[in-house]
Order: sequence, then structure tokens, then C-alpha cells
Amino acid sequence: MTRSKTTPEEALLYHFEPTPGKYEIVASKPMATQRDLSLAYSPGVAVPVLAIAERPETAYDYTVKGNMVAVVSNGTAILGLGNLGALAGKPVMEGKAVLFKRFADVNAIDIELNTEDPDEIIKAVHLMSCTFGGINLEDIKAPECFIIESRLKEICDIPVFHDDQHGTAVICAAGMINALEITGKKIEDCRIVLNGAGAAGIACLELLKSMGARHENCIMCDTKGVIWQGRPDGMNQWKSAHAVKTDLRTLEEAMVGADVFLGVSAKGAVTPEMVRSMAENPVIFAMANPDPEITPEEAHAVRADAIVATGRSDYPNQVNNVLGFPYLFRGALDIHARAINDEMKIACARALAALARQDVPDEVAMAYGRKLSFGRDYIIPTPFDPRLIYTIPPAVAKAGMDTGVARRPIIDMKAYEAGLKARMDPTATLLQGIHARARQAQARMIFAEGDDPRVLRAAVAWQRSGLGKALVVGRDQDVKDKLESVGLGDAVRELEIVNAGNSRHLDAYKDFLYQRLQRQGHDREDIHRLAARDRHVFASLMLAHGHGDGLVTGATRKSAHVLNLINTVFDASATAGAVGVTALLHKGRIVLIADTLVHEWPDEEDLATIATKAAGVAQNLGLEPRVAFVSFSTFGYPVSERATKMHRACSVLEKRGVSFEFDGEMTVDVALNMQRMAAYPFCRLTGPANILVVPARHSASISVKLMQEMAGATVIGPILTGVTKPIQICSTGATVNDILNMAVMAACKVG
Ligand SMILES: NC(=O)C1=CN([C@@H]2O[C@H](COP(=O)(O)OP(=O)(O)OC[C@H]3O[C@@H](n4cnc5c(N)ncnc54)[C@H](OP(=O)(O)O)[C@@H]3O)[C@@H](O)[C@H]2O)C=CC1
Ligand SMILES: CC(=O)C(=O)O
Ligand SMILES: [Mg+2]
Repeated sequence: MTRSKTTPEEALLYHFEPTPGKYEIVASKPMATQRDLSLAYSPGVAVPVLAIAERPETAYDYTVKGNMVAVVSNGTAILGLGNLGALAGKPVMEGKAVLFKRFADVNAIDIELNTEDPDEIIKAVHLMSCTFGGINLEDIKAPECFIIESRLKEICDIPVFHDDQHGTAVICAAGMINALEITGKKIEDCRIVLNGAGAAGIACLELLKSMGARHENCIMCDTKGVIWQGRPDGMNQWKSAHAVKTDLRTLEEAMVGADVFLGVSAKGAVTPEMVRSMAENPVIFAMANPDPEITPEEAHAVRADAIVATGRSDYPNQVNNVLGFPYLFRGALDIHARAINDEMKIACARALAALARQDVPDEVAMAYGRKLSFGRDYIIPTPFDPRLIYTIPPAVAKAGMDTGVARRPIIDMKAYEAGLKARMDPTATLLQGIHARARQAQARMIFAEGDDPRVLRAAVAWQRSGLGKALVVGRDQDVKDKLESVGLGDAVRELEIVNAGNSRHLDAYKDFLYQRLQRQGHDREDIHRLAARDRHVFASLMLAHGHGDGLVTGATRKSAHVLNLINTVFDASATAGAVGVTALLHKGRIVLIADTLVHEWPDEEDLATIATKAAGVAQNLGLEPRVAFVSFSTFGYPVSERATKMHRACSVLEKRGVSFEFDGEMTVDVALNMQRMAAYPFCRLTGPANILVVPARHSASISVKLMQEMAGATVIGPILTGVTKPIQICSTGATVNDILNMAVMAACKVG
């Protein structure tokens, strides 16, 4: 598995750009006209007000309550970093809010309460609880968290769930069910050592005990060592409940012969010697964040027979509450639950454990760069598993319904599962899929414009995200200076800087170029200038000679200029069949537009070729292509010379006998909106088009830029296709992320 490394600078930039923080609030209703305002606010809003006053449960129908969770913290136990205060906890709580959205389409908002007084927190949360469908308490330290949660559960009529306690316990239990199955041990017989007697620790041990672990077999430790019966220091009632009669005093002593270690304490709390002293086939869940009690490398170095899990995404077996809270709340919200009870938690743990035993879809395996099958390195599903959203919430909802906490039971479970699948944003899945493929390809990516800080940042990100090797074309000192200027000075050692001065291949490149251009008016001197001084040409020559696997350029010069230079080395022209395809990602939809780069005024034959190439890109992205030839007329009306070629392109494709769906000509609304398409029952498209072949380059540019500027669509491309090697040309306005996405396209050979 490739480790992904990020630097502190990248982490800060991620949080800073393009706007500070990680989320924003978007209106879900039109808010443009006088009528909209009258409905949204006064006077229209008075009607739901009266309805809710009369029947409070209708708040679930007329407000965001039913899909809204508050992530509440006072910052007293931020990850494993300790008590850093309410405000410092905000990035974590915002992070949790976006994970709720990303993984389960739950709207969440972070609320930081600047107090350590449990009564104040209880009062504040209780007072605001009517606003929400659920409360996720987070990173509140023990023992106050126990008091706060239990009191709030008594007085609130919505789920109140301290995730560090129960989320962690649920995931830990799911992993433990599978780890013990693999080692053939029974939980009743296991000697369990838990380090960290706080929120997470006490809840984990309680759940394992409810699953059969025996009290006398479980040793709990904290900063003062073993919690033994009668210990006078650092105790509280929650720790006392787990104190055992024992002569053991230190974690080191407790670990001797232990079958299971659970760590929810702090970085580095466990030594290799402790692991060495454990029983055969030890199970080690080192769950402290961001750094575990012991790393898997260290544990495996002394005990090859260990099953090791951590809380991190960059190691196998991520035992992290991110696998639970989005789905627990999704299931609870969907039944308008009054609580998340033990049965719902256990149903979640069982469903997670069961999912890990099933065959893993390819896209999930690819995201992790290795085959995932149930075993020592795969005891728990991975957070990017797309099956989580439609397997875990139904199990939780059903358990809630069976135990009477549902205000609104789900009648049709099958329809519910289908609805859950539809909730997930396909654009996120698409990007995740191609990034996963790129990671597997491990391409040597040539970044031609090593004098541009954005390109350099993308190259560093390429390398550090484990996507492959970054080859940067540029002058050594210049690259170094520019890296320094963006705070990435140390990355210079990781990148390979290539230029005509340090390349052993310059003569071979020049010979190759001379062969291609000698009959096009270029003499040897021109060739030298092109090969040695133009980075687009030099980079293309590297690619042509196999000295890199893909090429990204275009961030500093207009794409037409760059394409001309690439054409000196490759046949990337309209006549050679090259096509530019741009992907627009917006509101959960993906639409490809073509040709956005190469053909200026295509005729019907060209249009048919463009459609075929775009269909290839769509298939490569995992989409079933449906092509619409678009114009300002639909199926021959109004009649126009400009629209006729779009119509004729269909006939060309018919003759060519292609296997994908296509039709036209039609207007964009007919192409994208099934209700509008229904007016033409003979239309051969079985769903909304996902490829729009436009009449000419200007209409392509206008549509893409309009969507980008007016609608805020995410634009990927133009993806260059129809060239023998993977080359991608980004736009001059490209951000670091855009450049990275283009490199990913090149690595996946999407074009
Ligand atoms: N992987 C996951 O999903 C999750 C991981 N965690 C991790 O668990 C850890 C604890 O979080 P949480 O329970 O919320 O925090 P709490 O503050 O509630 O509890 C921390 C506990 O850990 C103990 N502790 C701290 N350092 C050490 C040490 N070096 N050796 C032994 N015990 C130690 C404390 O001991 P004392 O009582 O003596 O002060 C306390 O009992 C964090 O690292 C957090 O990141 C938490 C939730 C989820
Ligand atoms: C994951 C988590 O909630 C924690 O480390 O606190
Ligand atoms: Mg936490």
C-alpha cells in the first residue's frame, strides 16, 4: 500500500484556500423572485410556523430539522491532542460536518461551546436541540462527557450520541468480531488490555464486555498504569467499574500474554517490547489519532503474527469512527428517531463486520492500491466503500424500528435502500475512482511547466499522494526557488528535475524531431531551439521516447499555442483524429462536452468522430455513454443549415455502426431533461444525455465557460483524446487541483 504524505503547509493551505474553512451553506429552494421571497419568508413562512406550533412533528416536513445534526464540542479532548479549547477544535468539528455530508448526505453544523462546565453544556445543547434531528457530541473529555451525554439523553427527544464513546466502540466491536474470527479465539477467553480510560476507552470495553468479554480478563490502564481495585489516584466512578483485583501495576506488565490490546490513549504509548510479550496471534488496535500508540511497521517488526489496526486512513484496517457516525445518524434520521439505542449500535457493528466478509468491488480495491479480501489486513470495510451507505443505515433503521424509537417507521425497505444509493453524489465517486486508478498505475508524470508554482505544487502533491513519480521540466535553481517561495523547499529532493542541460537524450530527441520536421521548413538550428529551449516540445519528446508515462502542460500558455508545439512531436491535430472533451460536474451530474479543443468547425464526419472519441472517454470514466448532437433546433425544426450538419452526423454514426446510444439534433434542455425529451417519443436515448456534441469550438467554449462562471460547475478538461500517448492540456486559469486532476486523467489514459 502506498502511504500518502501531506505536509503541515499543505494542511494549512487546504483549510485556507479558496475560502477559509471546509463548508458553506446553500439554499435548497429558489430565492430569486418576489414570489420566492413571499414564500420563503414573510408572509408565506407563517403557514408552516402555525402548522408546527399545532403539530410539532411536522417540523420534520417543513424545515431542515430531519436531516440536520449538530456536532457539539468544547475542545477538551481534541483527537489525541488533548484539551486545546473550543475554538481550536473547530477544524475537527467542521471536518466531521463535511464527512457527514460526504458519506451519508447528512447536513451537519459544528457548534463549539467555550466552557468546561457540564451543566452549561447540558443547558446549551438542550435549549438548541429542537433545531436538530440529532446531536453528535465530540471530543469532550472524560469523565464530564459521561455526565453530559447521559443527562442529555434523558431530557432530549432526539438522538444524542457521543461519538468518541459509542462510535469508536461500535467500529472497534466490528473489527474485533472479525479479528477474533481470523485468529480463532473466543472473546470469553481473551485477555484484553485497554490503554486509555477515557471517553473512547470505557465505551469500547463496555461494548466488548456486553459481547462476552469477561470482567476479570480485562485490564484497563490510564496515565497512572493499571486500574486495580483499591487504587487511590486518578480514579472516578467510571474507571472504578472496570477495576480488577490484580498485582499488575504497569501497562508493560499487563501486556505480557495478552491476546488483545486496545489503545485509545496517546501516540507511542506502546513499545515493541510490550508487543513482543503478547500471546500468539495478538490483536492490536492502536486507535489514538492522529498518531497511533504503535505503528503497524513497529508492531509487525516484532510480531509477524499480529493483526494490527489503527485510526488512520493510510494503513490497512482503519478502525475509526468515520465508518459509523454518518450511517448511524442516517439510519436514525430516516426514522425520525428519538434516540440511538444499544440495539442500533450493535446492528451497526454487525452490519460492518458482515460487509468486510463480502467480496470487495474493484473500485474499492483500487482506491487502496491492493486487493482487499477478508483477512488479517482487511478486517473492516474501508471508508470509501460505496456499499456502506446502502447497507448500514437500513440495519440501524430496522433495529430502531424494532425497539420502538422510530417516530416514522420505514414501510418499504427496498425503496429505502434504492433511495440511499441515489443520495450519493456520482461526481465524488467518479473523481475517487479515477484517482484510485491513477494510484494503481503509478505513472511517471511529466509536468512540463516547472517554472509555475501551481504546477510545482501539483507535482509535489502527485508524488506525496502516492500517485507516482513526478518529473518536472525546468531549471534546477528556478524550481528550487519557486518551491521555496510556496513553502515546499524540502520537496526539491523528492522531485526529479529534467531539462535539456541534464538530459542524456537530447541528441536522440533532436534526431527524432528533425526526421519529423525536415520537410516542413525546419533546419537543424530550428530543431535545436525547439527541442532544447521549448519545454512543451522537450516534454513531448520525453514522452514520445518513453521517458515518462504521461504529460501535463498548458497552465502557462494558451492551449492552442501548446497544442501547436505538441503537434511538432505527436499527431494531435483534427486531421489525425484528436479531440478535446471537457467534463462538467455540477449538482451531482456529469456531462461531457466535445470538441472543446481541437476541431474549430467540424463537419458531419468530424462530428461523428468526436462523438465516438467522447464516448470512449465516458466509458473510461465508468459512464454509459449517451450522446446528443446539440443545436438550437430539435429533430429538424426550425430548419437551418447550421443545425443540419448535427442531424447528418447521426446518419454518419449509423453507417459506422457504433455500439453506444446517440441521437440528434436537439436542444440542450431536450438532451438533459427527460420530461422535455418525452415530447419526442421516438428519441433513441434511454436516459438523459451525458455527452453533448456541440456544433463548433466557439459553442463548446461558450457553454463550458458559462457553466463555470454562472453555475459554479467543476470543469475537468479539455481531456485530449485520440493521441497515441497520454497528454493533457490544462487551462491557464487552472488551480493546483485542476492540474492534479489532469495528471490523473493522463495516468488513467482516459483520453
Ligand atoms: N480511532 C478512533 O475512531 C478514535 C480514536 N480516539 C482516540 O482515543 C484517544 C482518547 O480519546 P478520548 O477517549 O476522547 O479522550 P479522553 O480525554 O476522554 O480520555 C483519554 C484517556 O487516555 C488516557 N491517556 C492519555 N495518555 C495516555 C498514555 N500515554 N498512557 C495511558 N493512558 C493515557 C487518559 O488517562 P487519565 O485518565 O489518567 O488522564 C484518559 O483516561 C485519542 O487519541 C483519540 O484520538 C478517540 C475516538 C475515536
Ligand atoms: C476519530 C476521533 O473522533 C478522534 O480521534 O477523536
Ligand atoms: Mg473525536
